[in-house]
Order: sequence, then C-alpha cells, then structure tokens
Amino acid sequence: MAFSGDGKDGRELRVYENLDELKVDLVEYIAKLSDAAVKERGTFAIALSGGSVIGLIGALCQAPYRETVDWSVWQVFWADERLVAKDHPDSNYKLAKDGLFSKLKVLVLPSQLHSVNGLLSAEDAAVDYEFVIRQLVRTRLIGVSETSDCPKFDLVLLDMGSDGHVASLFPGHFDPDETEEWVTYITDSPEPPSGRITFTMPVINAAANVAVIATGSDKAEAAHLVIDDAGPECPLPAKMVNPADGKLTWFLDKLAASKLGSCAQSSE
Ligand SMILES: O=C(O)[C@H](O)[C@@H](O)[C@H](O)[C@H](O)COP(=O)(O)O
Repeated sequence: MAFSGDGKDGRELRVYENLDELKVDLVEYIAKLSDAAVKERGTFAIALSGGSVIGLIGALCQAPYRETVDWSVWQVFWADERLVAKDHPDSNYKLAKDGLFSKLKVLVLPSQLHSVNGLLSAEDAAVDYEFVIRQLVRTRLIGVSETSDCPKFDLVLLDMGSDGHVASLFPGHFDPDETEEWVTYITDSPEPPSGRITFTMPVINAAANVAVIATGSDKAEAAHLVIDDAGPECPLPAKMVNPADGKLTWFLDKLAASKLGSCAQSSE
C-alpha cells in the first residue's frame, strides 16, 4: 500500500500503488467485515453499487474466500439500481450476478439477493424497495441504527463517479436535506439510464461500515475536492458520506489520489 492513514472525522484513507493491490485489500476488508458481522449478528447485510465495484471484488469467488466466507448468511442489496429489466446490460443486479453470484453458484441462493424491481415506475420501485428493506429490518436480517430509525447495513460499498456522485445521488439531482425516505428515485440522471433508484444519504450514513472506492485519473479532482475538503460551496454527494456511528474507509489507487494533499502522496 502506498499510503494508509486516518484522516479527518475518523475516516481511513487507503491509497494503493495499483489496482491489483487495491483489489487484494478490498476483498480482505469485505471478508473480515463479513466474519465480524456473522460473529456479532449471525448475518451480513451488504449493499452493492454499480460502476467498477464488481470488477474489483471478483476475487471473492476464488480461493480462499470462496471457502472461508460464510456465504449462507449474506443478504445482498443494491445501494442504487438503474430502472431496467434484471437481464438488461445496464442492470447493477446483472453486473453483480454475472461477475460474482453466478460464479458462487449454490453458495448464495436467489432468496439472498434483494434486487430492485426495475420494471416499475421510478417512484413505485423506490417505494417497493424501501418496503422490502423495512420487512428485513423488522426481522433483523438488517440491523437498525441506534441513533435513527434507519436500517444499519453492515457494509455499504460505493464507487465515486468523476462528478463526486455516489450511489445515484448526483450533484444537483438529490435533496441534501432528505431525512424521511430510505430509498428515493430520479428520472433525470445525468448519466444514462435516466431512471434510477438509490439509497438516501441518511441510510448510507447509518451503516456500520461504508467503503468509497475511487480509481483512475478521472476521479482525481473529485477525490481532492471531497477528501481535502476543498470546496465547492455546494457539497458533492461523496463529501456528505460520513457515517454517524460507523466507519468510513476510502480505497483509492494512485491515479485517483494524485491530487490529494501531501500526506496521502508519500510512500510508507
Ligand atoms: O449505478 C451506477 O451508476 C453506480 O452505482 C455509480 O454510482 C457508479 O458506481 C459510479 O458512477 C462510478 O462508476 P465508474 O466506476 O464506472 O466510474
């Protein structure tokens, strides 16, 4: 690792020489959190997103993780989803299914994958997904925050876009003051497809662990603005990720970290 350290507000920054190093550490991080959640709660509620994430965690399907992770207790959700059919190339569910769960075969059953109904209208899909989550909070397959009534996912895995968006919370396209809803929707996403549903910021910030991943030089400016707290006035969505009772860990490759303040540039 090129750099590892605790930054402001208790967040941890991990900067890697290259993608291969990042992938190795990211899957180990997920496996450890899964083990810890299983010991503590007997279940592991993880929320995935789209973009590069699934490509970075493919090693979970291989040795040793295929054998050592207790897949039977995983409950998988999507922090955001595009409003398309589950077999559409734009579907985040399909991305995860093809890249991960179909390779794990019977280790993870379809009933453990809580996908979004992308065939509903945007509003209905958001209401429907929030209902699904509420049922599972009730049965404690998902934990509940001690300080709000929000679900407490064991891990929310986010991939930051080059504009500083996370999940499908895009700058200028989300309500930074949202407090009521757990899942919301947009019909004018700046990135296609235009219809998406997404966790709200209160749900992301109620998680026990949030990982934000940024790789590639196109993420460098947004990473600098967010991590170095360098403007703009209107906060980028990624800058609002700050779990109240949880831990925030950033995973960056050197390209994405190339504009960060000096401490994150030094080698160990
Ligand atoms: O459904 C989505 O579009 C994603 O959840 C989105 O938040 C993505 O993760 C970022 O846009 C980064 O994507 P890249 O890694 O491809 O830049």
